[in-house]
Amino acid sequence: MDTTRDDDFTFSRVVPQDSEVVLEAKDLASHVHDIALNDGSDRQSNSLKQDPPKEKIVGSLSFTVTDSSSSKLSNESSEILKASARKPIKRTKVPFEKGYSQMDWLKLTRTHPDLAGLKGESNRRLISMDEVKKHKSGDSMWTVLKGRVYNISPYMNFHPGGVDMLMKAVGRDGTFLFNKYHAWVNYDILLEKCLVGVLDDTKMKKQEA
Ligand code: HEM
Repeated sequence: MDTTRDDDFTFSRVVPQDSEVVLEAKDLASHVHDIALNDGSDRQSNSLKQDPPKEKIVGSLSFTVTDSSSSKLSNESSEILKASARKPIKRTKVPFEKGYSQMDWLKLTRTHPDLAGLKGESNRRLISMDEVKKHKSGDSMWTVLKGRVYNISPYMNFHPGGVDMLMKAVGRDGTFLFNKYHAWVNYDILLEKCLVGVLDDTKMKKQEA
C-alpha cells in the first residue's frame, strides 16, 4: 500500500536546482563590469531613445553582470562561485501511517483544543528552561521554538520527518534544528493548540551579561 501523498499542497518549499548558482551580494560585486555613467549629454545622438520627459533627467547608471559561463570570470571568481553554491541538507521524508497525514493533524487540532495539556491554565505563563527540561516523556514532551514553549507529544506521529528527528528537540530549545531543516514551515499554526507558555529567558540573559 502506498502511504505517501503527492497531493498535499499545505506546505511548499523552494529547493535550489542543482544547476542553480547562488551568488552572495558581496560576491556579485566582483562580477560587475562595464559600468557606464551617463550624464545625459549624449541623449540627442541616440535616435532609438524617446524624447526626454518633461522632468529634468540628471543621468543614468548601467552595468553588466557576467554569469558563470562567461569567459571574463577570473579563476578566483570561479572559486567563489563554487564555494557559494549551497549544499542541500539531507532530509528524509518518513511515510506516514494511515490517519497521520498533515491534514489529519489539522483536523485533530480543530477537534482537540487542549493538545498542550493546559487543563485550564494560561498559555501565557512564563516557563523556565529548567522546567522545559523536565518534560521529556509520555504525553508531555516540551520544546522551545523562537521563545515559545510547545508540547510536541501529540504531534510526534504526524511529523513528516519522523519521530526520531522530532525527539531531538524534546526537553530543549529546538529552534536551531527546526530552522536547519525547514525554516519555512509554519509551526505557529501547526502547533497553535500545543502552546504551553512563553520561555522565561531572564536567567539566560543574566548569564550572558
Ligand atoms: C518542533 C516542531 C517541528 C514541526 C512543527 C515540524 C514540521 C515539519 C513539517 C510540516 C515537515 C514537512 C515539510 C515539507 O514537506 O517541506 C517536516 C519535515 C521534516 N522535518 Fe520537521 N518539524 C519540527 C521539528 C523538526 C526537528 C527538530 C527536526 C530535526 C531534528 C525536523 C526534521 C525534519 C525533516 C528531516 C523533515 C524532512 C521530511 C521532508 O523532506 O519533508 N523537524 N517537519
